[in-house]
Amino acid sequence: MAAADQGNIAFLGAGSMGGAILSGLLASGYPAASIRATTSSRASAEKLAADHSIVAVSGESNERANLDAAEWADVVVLGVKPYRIVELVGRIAPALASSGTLVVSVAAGITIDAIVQAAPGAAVVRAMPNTPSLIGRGMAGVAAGGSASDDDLEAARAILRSVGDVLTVDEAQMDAVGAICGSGPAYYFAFTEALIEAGKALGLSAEDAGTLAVRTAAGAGALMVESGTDPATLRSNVTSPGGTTEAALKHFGPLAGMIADATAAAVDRSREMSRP
Ligand SMILES: NC(=O)C1=CN([C@@H]2O[C@H](COP(=O)(O)OP(=O)(O)OC[C@H]3O[C@@H](n4cnc5c(N)ncnc54)[C@H](O)[C@@H]3O)[C@@H](O)[C@H]2O)C=CC1
Ligand SMILES: O=C(O)[C@@H]1CCC=N1
Repeated sequence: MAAADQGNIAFLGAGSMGGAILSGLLASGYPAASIRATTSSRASAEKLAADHSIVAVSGESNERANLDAAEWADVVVLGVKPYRIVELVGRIAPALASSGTLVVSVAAGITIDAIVQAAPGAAVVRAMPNTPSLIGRGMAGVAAGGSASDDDLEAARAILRSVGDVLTVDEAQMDAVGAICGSGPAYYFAFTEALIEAGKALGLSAEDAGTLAVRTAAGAGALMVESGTDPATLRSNVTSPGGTTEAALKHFGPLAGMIADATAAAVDRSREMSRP
């Protein structure tokens, strides 16, 4: 579903994450003429422009590219790496001051305060999306800063809703949201990689192991979403007493602790990144 018209949207940085939202937004029917992007190199900008029929400019070969895009935009999505955010926002600050332009940052660990310090008065929504946004199956958390209005929050939600689902949270919860949904796809991919390796070790061809593991992940994910049944019940439905699944799951003993440690490490890293 295309986001209701949010005006001109500029993606400053359109790599894995910014590019996924940009592509998902276009696929949902958002007009290409209302989307622009900047990337680091001229080659990546040219590729983006050719792939999507949008205006895309290199932010590194053209000093003014990010500022020009921000001046053109009603909504600026910050899609550069976290360590680049404050410098970038400082550069585009003249386009943000009292212009009503909404800033949506997807950067891990960068607080709304840090962005507002670099561009005083800017309306900022912090978001933590994930890469399945590329195919309209994203999941994102959003939090609004003091200078963002309810309409600003709704505009950011509408953009992200057109590429998936959205949950509004307090900013204090954004590190946890990142640990679950921002990084989350990587956990499922890592699990699937391990399942493929296990299938190969059991004598399946790499191709067959890949098909079986990937399609099983897709089916299990869709079943969790579409059945509305909780994961514990779905697991139990597969696990016949004394059967093969039970024999396998006995080896999952440390899984919950491992995931708790992993997500705590993601939160710690996010907090570390928020310290100037
Ligand atoms: N990759 C993911 O799954 C997720 C990433 N994020 C956040 O998204 C942000 C971007 O991460 P990725 O997409 O993974 O990185 P990436 O390296 O794929 O993308 C970064 C983009 O910034 C561009 N860029 C670099 N310097 C620039 C400049 N001076 N002007 C304009 N563009 C410039 C690059 O060309 C590239 O398009 C980070 O802040 C990260 O925390 C958030 C959620 C999930
Ligand atoms: O790994 C990262 O820092 C980014 C944020 C969440 C997913 N990727």
